[in-house]
Amino acid sequence: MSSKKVERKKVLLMGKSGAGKTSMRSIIFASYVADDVYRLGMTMDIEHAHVRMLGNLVVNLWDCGGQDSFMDSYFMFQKEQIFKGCEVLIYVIDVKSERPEADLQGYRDCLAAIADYSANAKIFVLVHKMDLLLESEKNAIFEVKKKELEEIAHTNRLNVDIAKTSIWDKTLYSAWSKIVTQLIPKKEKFQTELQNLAEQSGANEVLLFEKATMLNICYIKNDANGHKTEDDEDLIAERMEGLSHYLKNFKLICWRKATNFESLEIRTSTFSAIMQIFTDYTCIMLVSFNPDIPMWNWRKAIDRIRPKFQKLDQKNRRAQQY
Ligand SMILES: Nc1nc2c(ncn2[C@@H]2O[C@H](COP(=O)(O)OP(=O)(O)OP(=O)(O)O)[C@@H](O)[C@H]2O)c(=O)[nH]1
Repeated sequence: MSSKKVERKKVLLMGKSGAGKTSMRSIIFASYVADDVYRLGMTMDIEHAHVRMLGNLVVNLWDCGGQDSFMDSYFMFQKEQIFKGCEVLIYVIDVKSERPEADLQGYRDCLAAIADYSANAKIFVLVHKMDLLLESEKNAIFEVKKKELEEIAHTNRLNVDIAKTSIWDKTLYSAWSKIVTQLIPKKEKFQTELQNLAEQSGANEVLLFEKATMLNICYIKNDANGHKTEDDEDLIAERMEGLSHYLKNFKLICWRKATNFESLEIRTSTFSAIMQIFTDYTCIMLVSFNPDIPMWNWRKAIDRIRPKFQKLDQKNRRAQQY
């Protein structure tokens, strides 16, 4: 595929040394498990990772080593090169950092640079290593941190999306799912097609996952009468976190057993679910609270809609050539 057909999006991953940037990148994009990340070394300068998603989207992830000497150099000599043309900035803060003031200063510098060079970039702040806090203090400490981070953003006239994360639980998937969804072009079209599929197939839920990361990128829910419904956002996020986490682990187990994941069908006394590789870059899942729903019908419905998704992708690619 020629490079002009591809839409490249620059994503900056920044934060002080030891905040956990490379660990999370390795878990989300390189299929590491949390137990493996201790093997990772310090990031020297900037590491570039190119991740292809949904056929025509390539995420250029710049993992910027956070040692003081590198950070100084970014702001003194490489500011334009790093911050120009950036679609998303992710700033990672270690919630138990021994140098919280230095972390905040790094954050201030990043926001000022992004305001100068990519004012429209979407900004995510991950308050990371939440597992190091006691369960009873997590929410209170997070809220204080969040307020402080928002105030700094507002002084730069920027909005930030702040989430708490840890590599030791599922929160990482939820935060990254939001980040990746932000990058997908024309996602409303996916949404419309999947809503049609839900209505035609009688599924209560239709979910689309990016295949490499198993991050959820689209979620449709219909009630028993086939009407679109909306659940509490936190509840949905919690379920998606769980699903992404378990599906990714299941995929890893398949790899270790030298077999490829193709499809999965579950029928219990209260629900039915089917999960299939959908296109080259996605997996699809249908769920019904009717345990007797005929699976063959769903398989057919998925096969019918698949070419549309491939076409959508080709349309996107053609549009980008002109
Ligand atoms: N407890 C805990 N430790 C974490 C978490 N995420 C990362 N770590 C640990 O934090 C340390 C530093 O992680 P890295 O991912 O190398 O940090 P970095 O931000 O990439 O650091 P630089 O490469 O120097 O910029 C490692 O020992 C990780 O195992 C987390 O969620 N919880």
